[in-house]
Amino acid sequence: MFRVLVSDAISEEGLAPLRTSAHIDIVQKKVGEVEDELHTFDALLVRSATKVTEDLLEKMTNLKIVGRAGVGVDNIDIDAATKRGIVVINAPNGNTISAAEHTFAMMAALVRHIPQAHISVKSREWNRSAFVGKELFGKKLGVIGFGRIGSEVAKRARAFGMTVHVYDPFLTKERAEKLGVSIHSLDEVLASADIITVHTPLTKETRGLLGTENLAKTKKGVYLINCARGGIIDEQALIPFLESGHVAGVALDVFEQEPPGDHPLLAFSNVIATPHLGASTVEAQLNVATQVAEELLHFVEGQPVTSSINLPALSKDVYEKIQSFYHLGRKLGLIASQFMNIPVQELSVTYAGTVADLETTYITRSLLAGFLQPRVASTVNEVNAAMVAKERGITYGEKFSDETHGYANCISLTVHGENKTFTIKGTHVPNYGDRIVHFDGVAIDFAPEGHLLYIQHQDRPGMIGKVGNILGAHDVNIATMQVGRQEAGGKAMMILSLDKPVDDAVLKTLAQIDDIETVKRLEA
Ligand SMILES: NC(=O)C1=CN([C@@H]2O[C@H](COP(=O)(O)OP(=O)(O)OC[C@H]3O[C@@H](n4cnc5c(N)ncnc54)[C@H](O)[C@@H]3O)[C@@H](O)[C@H]2O)C=CC1
Ligand SMILES: O=C(O)CCC(=O)C(=O)O
Repeated sequence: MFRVLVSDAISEEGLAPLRTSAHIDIVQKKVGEVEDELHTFDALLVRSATKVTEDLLEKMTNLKIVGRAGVGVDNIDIDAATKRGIVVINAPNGNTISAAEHTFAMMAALVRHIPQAHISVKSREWNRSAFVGKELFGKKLGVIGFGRIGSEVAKRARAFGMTVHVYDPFLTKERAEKLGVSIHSLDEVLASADIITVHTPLTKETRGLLGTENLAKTKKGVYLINCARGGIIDEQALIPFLESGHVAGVALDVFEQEPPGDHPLLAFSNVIATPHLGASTVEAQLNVATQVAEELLHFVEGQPVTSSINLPALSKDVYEKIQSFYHLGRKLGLIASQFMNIPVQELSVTYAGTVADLETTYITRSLLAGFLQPRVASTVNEVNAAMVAKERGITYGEKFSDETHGYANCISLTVHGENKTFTIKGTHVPNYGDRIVHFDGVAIDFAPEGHLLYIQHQDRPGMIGKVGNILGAHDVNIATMQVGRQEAGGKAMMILSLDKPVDDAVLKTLAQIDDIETVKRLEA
């Protein structure tokens, strides 16, 4: 059973695809309510309330995937998840429209004092002169962060007759032109905008982006909106700008700490706020829950996930094409690691033939994971392979070549150790399987499956018989045996596939045969 902990309020209807599977058990409880069972869950689904910290991941020892029913993943320790090989997925566009509409509603409410006027009328007042506002028409809107939400806000602003100035270091001129906005430096946006709205993720770079220094560059009388993440506008830095009247008003949907409690900003009558409602619509909640549930189902079924934060995105089509090579890569890495059971510094992977035209990053990650797995106690997979390699000082690189050795495709792995280099090459034959076609300088042909025995010896008559006799005497059945040699009478090797692994005593006996130089057990 694949156990899923849903620890935040996620749309029931959106979770429906998960309930169709007989293999999935859904538990809807807060983390604190299932402390004793945390180690039993395979998946965790959250919104923004649950903080997926390193400490929590430490307790969830069986966790394979974290799903965020929303965009921002700043409540998830991505590095800690990646280190543990845990896939993190989100629902990147399910709440875009809702967040953009909320931003626009906040903008209109801010410049027309709607919340303050509402409270006044509810208090049985009728004070029309206290709430004279400003038009949006003809004003300059500064948008910082022009991704999905920023661009939807801009479309609405243009429909209201506003001019849109954008700062986003990753925005292309073509896209800006298409959406009728102009690209500017941050300083230009700060200096020109009547209203500034932020739509970046919260990162090391964007935390405090609007702090004392940048707030001082804004126009006197500017309005500010943060419907992205608390902390992009520095809350403490805002206070003197509100006190002096430099900032005319602020709309906040998000806070550095949520809930903000008795926050000094809330005492200002020109600060309006909502409790992180950007995505709180029926439509957005259904969209994000459905997206994340469908992705989770793909994961459970071994299909590719397309919205992973810590894995390269793969379409189903691409995944199907690379699947066979992905397995071959893992086997090449696994066998090479056992053969080169010494410290290594570098792995070099070369792709040739049809495989060279595919998305090789994924295959390389799989190969790397196969290589690292016998060397580390924890799980290594394509999520954390690069990180684990870095921690262990192992570098890796990809190359492409035309040298297919006569096969339609060929993956070659060269492992560089201190005084030794080892190369293994494999190919995938459709409807037949994976074959290792080159092993440590010798052309050979064997399937990388099960319990393998590698024997390196001098090419002499009678070697096969001697090995067969010893294995037979120890009740070890040989399933297949492949032999190869560099030249007649020179370096030769046997690769045997056995029905059960041989023990150390048998290895020792084999190693004592004259002309046998090396005997190694390899598991694939
Ligand atoms: N209030 C709410 O309920 C919701 C808040 N959000 C938040 O809205 C924000 C934006 O979401 P999306 O538009 O979906 O993300 P997105 O990833 O589509 O767009 C983010 C944009 O920010 C830009 N960016 C990154 N670093 C930047 C920097 N230093 N300066 C300027 N631009 C930078 C990126 O190039 C990108 O275009 C996120 O923080 C997300 O968590 C999203 C949904 C609901
Ligand atoms: O789950 C929510 O309501 C918050 C949505 C949000 O902030 C996001 O998707 O980044």
